[in-house]
Amino acid sequence: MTRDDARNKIIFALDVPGMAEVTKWAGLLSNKVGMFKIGKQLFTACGPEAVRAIRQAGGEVFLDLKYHDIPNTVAMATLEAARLGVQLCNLHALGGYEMMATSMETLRSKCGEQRPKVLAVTILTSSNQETLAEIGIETPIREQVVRLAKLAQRAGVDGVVASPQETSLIREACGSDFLIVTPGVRPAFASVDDQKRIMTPADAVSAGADYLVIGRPISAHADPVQACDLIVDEIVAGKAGL
Ligand SMILES: O=c1ccn([C@@H]2O[C@H](COP(=O)(O)O)[C@@H](O)[C@H]2O)c(=O)[nH]1
Repeated sequence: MTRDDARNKIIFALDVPGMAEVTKWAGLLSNKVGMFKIGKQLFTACGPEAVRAIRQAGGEVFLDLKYHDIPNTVAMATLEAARLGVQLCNLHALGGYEMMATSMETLRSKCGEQRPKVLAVTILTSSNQETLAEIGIETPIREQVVRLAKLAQRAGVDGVVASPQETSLIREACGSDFLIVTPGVRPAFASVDDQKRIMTPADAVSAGADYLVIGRPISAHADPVQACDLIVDEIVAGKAGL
């Protein structure tokens, strides 16, 4: 894999509180990552302005708002995400088939080919088997993730957000055209934080991930540009990271 291919796989989680930070990180990392992820913190603070700033700087955007509501509400929210011109957006697979299928039908009928790819969040990477037990899910986590991935695929969704630990199982179940985006990525130099189902960048790519979402391992590093370069080095070197 070339360095450009590896770089394009990195989605930087822009988990920041304001527009000053957006400008700072976009300037610093535009040539170091393939896409910027705008999630709940930044979107709640700044709204569509944050998306427009990245788009105007020539960056691609994954709008990570993880919609989970009644089918009509999620379909209309997804349509607004498409109107913002983002490349990726997402909803929770736990919202069920009707919610996902209604969103996809709405996007296809209103936007045609000019629509973002939609991802279904399976089980959050900060969850483990105990977390699921707390909410009454006793199914083994890998089985539950594959079940949700297959449901999302049947509903016409383009791919999933899942832990790299489940990537190879999802690939096997859903095929090579189904997008797999993995947070829960931790290079050896980074702390685990609140993530529970993690893998290194090289292992995540070897397992078949299309994109890696990486936030704090880059943003909390003393030299974020060097952190990106180290991650790219590791992906290019392959599974052993050597
Ligand atoms: O299952 C999920 C879904 C989304 N996320 C998001 O990814 C980033 C990860 O950031 P790190 O700093 O690399 O932990 C963050 O924005 C989450 O909201 C996830 O972690 N897990």
